[in-house]
Amino acid sequence: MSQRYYPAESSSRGARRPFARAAIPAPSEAGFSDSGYGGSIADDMRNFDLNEDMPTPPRLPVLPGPSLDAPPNAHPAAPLQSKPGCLEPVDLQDDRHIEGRSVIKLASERTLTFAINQDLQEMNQTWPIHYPAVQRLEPSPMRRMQSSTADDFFTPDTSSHTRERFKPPRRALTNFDPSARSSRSGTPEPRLMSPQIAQEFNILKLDLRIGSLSQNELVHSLEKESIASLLDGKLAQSIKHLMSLRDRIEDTASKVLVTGDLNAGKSTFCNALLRRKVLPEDQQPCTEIFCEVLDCRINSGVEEVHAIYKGATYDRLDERTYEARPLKDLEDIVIEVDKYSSAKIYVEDSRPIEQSLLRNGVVDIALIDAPGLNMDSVQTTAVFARQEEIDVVVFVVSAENHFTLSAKEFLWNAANEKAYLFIVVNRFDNIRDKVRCQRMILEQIANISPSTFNDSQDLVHFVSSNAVIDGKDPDKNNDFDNLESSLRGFVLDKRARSKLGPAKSYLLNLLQDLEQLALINQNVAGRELDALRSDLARLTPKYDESVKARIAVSDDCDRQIEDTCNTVYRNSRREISRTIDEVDQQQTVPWRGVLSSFQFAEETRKVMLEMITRSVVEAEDAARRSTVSGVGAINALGLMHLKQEYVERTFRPDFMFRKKRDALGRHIQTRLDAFDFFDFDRQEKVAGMSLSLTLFSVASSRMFGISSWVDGIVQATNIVGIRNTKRLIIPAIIFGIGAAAYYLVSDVQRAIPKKLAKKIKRELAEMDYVHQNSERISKEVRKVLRFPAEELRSGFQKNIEGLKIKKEEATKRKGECEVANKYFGNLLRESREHAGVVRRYDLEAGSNH
Ligand SMILES: Nc1nc2c(ncn2[C@@H]2O[C@H](COP(=O)(O)OP(=O)(O)OP(=O)(O)O)[C@@H](O)[C@H]2O)c(=O)[nH]1
Repeated sequence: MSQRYYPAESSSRGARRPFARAAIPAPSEAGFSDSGYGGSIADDMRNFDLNEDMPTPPRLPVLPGPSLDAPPNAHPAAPLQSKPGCLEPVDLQDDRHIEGRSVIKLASERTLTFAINQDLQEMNQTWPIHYPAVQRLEPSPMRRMQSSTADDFFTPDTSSHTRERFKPPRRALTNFDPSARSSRSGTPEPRLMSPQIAQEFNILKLDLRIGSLSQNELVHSLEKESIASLLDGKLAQSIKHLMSLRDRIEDTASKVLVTGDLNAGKSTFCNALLRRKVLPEDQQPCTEIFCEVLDCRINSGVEEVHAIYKGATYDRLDERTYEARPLKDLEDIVIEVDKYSSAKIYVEDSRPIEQSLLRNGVVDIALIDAPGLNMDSVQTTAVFARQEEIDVVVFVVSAENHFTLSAKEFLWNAANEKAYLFIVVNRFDNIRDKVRCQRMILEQIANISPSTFNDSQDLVHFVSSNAVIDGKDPDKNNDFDNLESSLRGFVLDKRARSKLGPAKSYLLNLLQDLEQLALINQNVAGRELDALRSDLARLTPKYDESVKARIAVSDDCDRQIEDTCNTVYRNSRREISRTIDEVDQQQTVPWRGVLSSFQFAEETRKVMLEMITRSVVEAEDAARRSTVSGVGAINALGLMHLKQEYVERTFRPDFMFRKKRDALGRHIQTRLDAFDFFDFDRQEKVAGMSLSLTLFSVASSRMFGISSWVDGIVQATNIVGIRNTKRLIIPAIIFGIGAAAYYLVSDVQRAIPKKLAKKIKRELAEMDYVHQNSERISKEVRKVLRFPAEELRSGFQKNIEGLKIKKEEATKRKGECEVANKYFGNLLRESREHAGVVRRYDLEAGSNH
């Protein structure tokens, strides 16, 4: 039984999710298209359930079978089983091939499993993988050859490259400045990564081309996330290809692509190999679709053509994908390019197995006759030739025409991609000076494909295909026999190299790319980690300080507001009280006589109220000044702690006390009445004083002798006489009343202010005027001061929240970087280890060294 390992079957699983995020079914489950011999190219990724979660072990699983580290001799060669579609199991006799196949297969499986287990795609989601910016290089023909391999899987083995080429990477920048282009092309800007390294990124090289912008410029101009997403696509492609390679290694079929210039004799050459005229030959170009010739045993022994409809994916068991037609229709089919994309031609090769190419007893061979190359088709054929199913490319060139431009372009690419490239120089019978022709063609081959030239004995053949079937000219047949034997040798004997070589190259290239990516990203993660650590070392104390400062500053603000308001209240109260107390002491209303005393009283009342109102306004002005300095103090706190983050609002003191003006005049009634004109208190005092004097004199006369007081009266009565005394009493009383009246009238000017002030004070006291106003003023001050205080608090809040977010982000990012750093460190180590194992296997020697 062949050994298969599909990650979906693994029993253990690790903490991380798989690279591919996909369940990877066995080829048969995945709906691989039937390429005749049960070929194994997956139709597309639709065949995979991309969402299905698949357990995979975090580390390399222990594969059943021999260990890669053990010598290959110790590997029991796994007997191969036929794939679906094969008639019988193929018994591979070539031990060396089996050995090599086994080793590379295991290495491939391990690398696949390794790549899957790396969760690289998942890592790419959480930590967008950094891709190096590359420098523009002017392409030389050979460089162009290399760069054309960006997308492919058959690049040469670059295992011998030294590790010194890895230098600290440069992170792909996201800003693209077109003006910088000229400077870039002039003096190379400092790069942390050498252009050579970037050139050597091949499997994971991104195909960036928009207009005239180079890859370098695009890597610079694209967002890191966009690059990561492009890379994600590359990783998915790579996984798909790895699976396809693994299946290809398992596949016992070999495909030989015959291509070349128009009318070079490709179809004739194929017919010569089959020793039978199967494919249409014509003097004018006729083959316009790919024709694959296979052993008819695969098709239940029926010889026929399956003309595959355009856009359909061939399935031999589904007749909707093709039209089954007899072999004789082939001439029509090969030109029906609008209807068919390609054709599968099932033919009987009844020759003995040592002669038959299709039935050789070793591997199932399919021969593919490609349309002639021209400028339009060269790319299509190049893509076709690049398929991993193609083991050997036979390039047919007409000895008369040599290599055309399209031929050279194709060969440059193919020579780089395929382990073996056969060049068949056909129509050699038409050449007169054969030696000269041979020399000229070999010179050209030396330029185009040095490796083919070096092996030209086996790989370059000068033949006349049209003479083979006829068998007229034995010399010409000898040439062809040599070619056939070399071809059989490569396809059958050296299959290990022709078939496993691409797998080895691909694995090494992929591992090298992974190693490079790992190195770059480990470095980037390490540097980001250092930066984040120092950010956090700066942010944490800043955050703690900010929290402390917020509490202290908030208290300072409250204290500032409280102090200002209390001072304002006290000052207002003092000033207003003083004014009220002294309101009757400043007389400014002129006295215009008793007759105008009412007017005098009215004006005096008005003046008094005005004085009190003015004192309130002055208290408000003083409060404004205090508020200005309070606002200033709070702003100073804000600027000191928050610096430019503090938004200082414009304060307009004149807007204060606008709404609640003191309306004293409206509130104080203070009506005048008759008593306001006389100060009875004072009259009573005067009367009281005279009474006291009287009583005093009476008392003192009593003390000093009542007899003298009586004596005095008697003496006066005696002098004036009793009658006269009676007569004097009435005028005296009238005089007294008059004097009293006079006194009262003359006291009006003094009495009015006094009485009014008393009355006003009483009313103001009743309405608690002083307190009400002082409180109103201080409340307004508090209201105003709260604005900057709130501004300051919210500034602090914002600052703290900003610092908190930064701190949390930095902590989160630090965690991601730590994971990435560790992850890429492991990836780097394991990529190198795996590359070492694969590299040690020598396909020529068929063993591990
Ligand atoms: N003299 C000579 N003629 C040949 C040889 N091989 C092929 N031809 C002739 O060259 C012509 C073209 O041969 P094809 O095999 O159709 O060429 P092709 O490359 O398949 O043509 P397209 O695929 O249509 O481009 C035919 O007339 C062949 O008979 C040869 O070795 N010598």
